[in-house]
Amino acid sequence: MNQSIVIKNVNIVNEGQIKSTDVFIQNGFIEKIGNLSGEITKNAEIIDGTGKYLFPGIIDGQVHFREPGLTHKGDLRTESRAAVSGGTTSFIDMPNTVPNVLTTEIIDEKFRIASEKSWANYSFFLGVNNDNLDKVLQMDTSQFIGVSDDGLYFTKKGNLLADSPDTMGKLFSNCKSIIAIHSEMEQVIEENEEIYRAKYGEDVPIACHPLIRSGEGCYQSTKRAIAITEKHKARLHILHLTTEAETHLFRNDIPLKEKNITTEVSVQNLWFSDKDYQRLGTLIKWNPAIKTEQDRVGLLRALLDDRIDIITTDHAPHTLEEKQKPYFQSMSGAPMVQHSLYIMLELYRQGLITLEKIAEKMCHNVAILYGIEKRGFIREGYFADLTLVDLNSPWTVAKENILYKCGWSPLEGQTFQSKVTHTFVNGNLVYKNGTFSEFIPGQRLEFN
Ligand SMILES: O=C1C[C@@H](C(=O)O)NC(=O)N1
Repeated sequence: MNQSIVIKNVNIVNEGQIKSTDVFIQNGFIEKIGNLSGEITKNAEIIDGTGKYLFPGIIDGQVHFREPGLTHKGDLRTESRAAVSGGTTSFIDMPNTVPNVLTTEIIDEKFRIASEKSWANYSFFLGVNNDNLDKVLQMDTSQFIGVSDDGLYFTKKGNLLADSPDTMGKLFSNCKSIIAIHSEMEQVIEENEEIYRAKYGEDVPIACHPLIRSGEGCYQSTKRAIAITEKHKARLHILHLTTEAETHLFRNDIPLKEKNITTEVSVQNLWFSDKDYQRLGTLIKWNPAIKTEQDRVGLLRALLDDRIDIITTDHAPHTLEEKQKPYFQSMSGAPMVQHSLYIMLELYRQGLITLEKIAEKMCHNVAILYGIEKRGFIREGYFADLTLVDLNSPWTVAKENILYKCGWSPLEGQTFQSKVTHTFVNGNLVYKNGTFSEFIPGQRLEFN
């Protein structure tokens, strides 16, 4: 359904600058940027961007959209629809679906389902664990965005990738693609669980979560992963950092393109801290756990000084019933993909980050880090994945406007000052002021 569209007099937030200009979209791509008039705009739909801000579409580097196998929590259609309403136009999905994504057949099946159901552009991590490691090492992994162990907790003690130096050594010395790790030491967690179970039984107070899944467990794991990476000259990406201490293990004195060790923070770790456990209970139970206020501030600082490279969500929907159980039974993770840009824009309003930095960490750097072709920037010849934002349009998160299949958010009751008014995916205006277009599937992300 590609239209010709001109967004007039808009402030484009791109590559470290904010510039007022016009943007011409045609045949799925950004055709021209500049002051446009006459012939070029004659047959185009005009959108007045006066006073608004145009970002490259957000690329979320870490989501769990739950399909196949866990579709009572979310699916590729519902969660990608929620994503585009919040300005996210591309996503990378993790391998802990059912079945786990441990073979090329399953990853191909996910691509097939996404091509029929996803509103946004997509790619998938191949899962890696002890069971498929030898096979993965024989595959041409250049066809995948990367390999990851995130959420693959089904094997027993010591078998988690990030907890098994032998497995890691084997993988890191052979794998050519990016290896994205969930970095917590299972052994530390299990020891802490025993201590707290002995004290409280099954119903451990949620405030103990960051003491069980402790900062020390994260730090030790990340430190070890970095040492193994350096030994084998591999390509490591540490997923969702949660502690200030870990941020000091990363460098900011080399350009992102040249880094072989990168990392990210998920928005909830810039927003919530341990002071929120009392109010929100297990709703904000995540793995790794949300830590202290000092960690939250330290993560933001590391984001601003480029030790942290990108912002993701780790969007991980579960039903309310699955969440509201005693500590050991309650699921970890919460939905976030619809609200990630709003959180960052609120931090901008609090004077904690610039709009340019938001575009860098949520768009440009994700494209650079994963080598995503022609997305993540507002440039002529690039895909027209664009998000138009009104910075002065307050609204409140409530059940009626939550689009996740699970139907809840830990942000309910939160008022945000900014609103996404238009989202373009591949040049199609798919979302406008609360209304969606007819369904137009997103595209498979290509890599360079
Ligand atoms: O790594 C993960 C996995 C995720 C999930 O629910 O899939 N939930 C989490 O809290 N962390």
